[in-house]
Amino acid sequence: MPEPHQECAITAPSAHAGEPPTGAGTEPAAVELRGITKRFPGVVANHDIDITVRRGTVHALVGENGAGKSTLMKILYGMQRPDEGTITVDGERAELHTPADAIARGIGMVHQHFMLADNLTVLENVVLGAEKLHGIGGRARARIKEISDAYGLDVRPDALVEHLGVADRQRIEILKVLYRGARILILDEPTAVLVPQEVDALFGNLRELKSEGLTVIFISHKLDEVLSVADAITVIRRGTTVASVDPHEVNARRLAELMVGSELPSPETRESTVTEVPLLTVDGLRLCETDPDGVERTVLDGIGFTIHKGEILGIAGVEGNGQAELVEAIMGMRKPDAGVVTLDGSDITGLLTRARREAGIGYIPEDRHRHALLLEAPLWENRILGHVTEEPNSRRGILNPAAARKDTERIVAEYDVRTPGIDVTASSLSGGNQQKLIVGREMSHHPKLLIAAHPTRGVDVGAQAQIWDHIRQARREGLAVLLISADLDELIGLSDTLRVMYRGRLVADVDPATVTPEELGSAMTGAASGSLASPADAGSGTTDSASTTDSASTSDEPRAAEQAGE
Ligand SMILES: Nc1ncnc2c1ncn2[C@@H]1O[C@H](COP(=O)(O)OP(=O)(O)OP(=O)(O)O)[C@@H](O)[C@H]1O
Repeated sequence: MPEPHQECAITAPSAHAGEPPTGAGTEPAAVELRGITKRFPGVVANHDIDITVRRGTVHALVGENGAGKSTLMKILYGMQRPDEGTITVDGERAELHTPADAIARGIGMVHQHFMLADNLTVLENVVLGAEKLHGIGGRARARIKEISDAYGLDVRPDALVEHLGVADRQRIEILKVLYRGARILILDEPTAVLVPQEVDALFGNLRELKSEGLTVIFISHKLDEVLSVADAITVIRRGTTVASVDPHEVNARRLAELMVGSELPSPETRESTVTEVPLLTVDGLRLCETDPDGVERTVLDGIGFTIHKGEILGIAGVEGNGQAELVEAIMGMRKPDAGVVTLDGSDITGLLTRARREAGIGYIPEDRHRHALLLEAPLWENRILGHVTEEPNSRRGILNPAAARKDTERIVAEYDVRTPGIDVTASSLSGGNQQKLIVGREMSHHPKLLIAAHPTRGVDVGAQAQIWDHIRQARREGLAVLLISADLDELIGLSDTLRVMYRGRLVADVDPATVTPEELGSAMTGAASGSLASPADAGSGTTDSASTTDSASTSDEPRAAEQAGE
């Protein structure tokens, strides 16, 4: 990582933020955004934004949750119209009313949530909706091969998407936009779901793209990664460009400070609060599912562990290896075929989800839109969601909206949820602010056990540190936590005990005090390292556990189950 520098090459906010350096030639910029302003009711999402993105570069956009990054990219991709400002693409004014306009101007976007049909092949997915370009047969296949080879994407046209892991799916999405002729690619938090080795491979692809003269604009909260791959960084704070930064001249801490506009607290040192009192015990959990082809597969195979009061148990794994099903089985959302779940001495295996919550489980789900929010309801109603019978939301069985509203105001302040008020809908919050609201709600009920699936996904570094502090503080008071995360720094930094899940089984114990993200990443892809121990009490799964795998696999990567990529 670059060393901190006294005199950083940071330009103040100005009409020239992000301009090419003098002498860079007269070639038009790939994208010029000038004076972009976008207002929503009660919020100015973008205010007089100026950015110049040079052709053939990787340009990162960073900023706190709600800073306005996604809004800006939606404007560039024609999904939203700016109230003011101009867009110039390759030196020509562009009016981008729809994504089709953007695609016609050579702009493509890869969204965080992949949009691939699982039951189709790669080729079918790529040509879908673009049949006119090269047909659906040999010409299309040849073109896919050509693009794949040119940028090192390693895409196999006949593979069935449901058999592919997250990183493969992402490369298909990239190929899809290249197939449609994109020369400017927008990537929204592309590394959020990747393990370190996959991130390196993606960055290799991005370097290939830029060496061929393509331009990449990407949003990320992972500042170390931004520094390692970007040629230019624009920092957005509260809707406006505050700095244009040369990545060689700053470190991650300085970048974070530019984002938040003040100095960050130092990270806390490791402390142990683990007691000997078991809080959650999972024993011999087994879950089988029949897939659409009628084939039965074992999704959870003899899972067993104990989490004590004051302990955070982290589970690492590439998405799609059974973590989501494990969480849902513990929450009572899926019925296991075998196994017992005990909470604080009581068998809760047969309880409904609501009863489990009432017994003291807080739940931060993986998919916040499906399982944690009513997007079209106001924030204060979302504060009640899942806790309708509890104080302060209701008293002696009667709903108390005034108290719920007041407590929502408290959560908004305490968790720094950036919103014009508690009456706006959850859908109008930025992704990171939605997440802060959910974490605040779940922590407010002082659970005994917190099931936290990707608790800081999409959250900026400042808010992430705050959420970690809240969790650590509650752990000190005896909270037990089951932590599932794709963020390996988070897993290593927060967990007292760390296990690796692979193809439905717990396959290794890892010491969070010594393991590196690279070692953990290897263990997650099934390449067990010598320094990793076998799990002590991971149940009695057999070696040929019926996983989702396709034995014809040539890749090291596990075949992800259907929820990979969410
Ligand atoms: N459709 C909308 N209606 C109302 N307000 C919106 C809408 N979309 C975004 N906003 C508001 O605009 C601001 C910027 O949101 P945006 O999603 O662009 O932020 P972001 O920088 O991408 O955040 P994050 O890192 O959390 O994804 C936020 O205050 C958000 O609440």
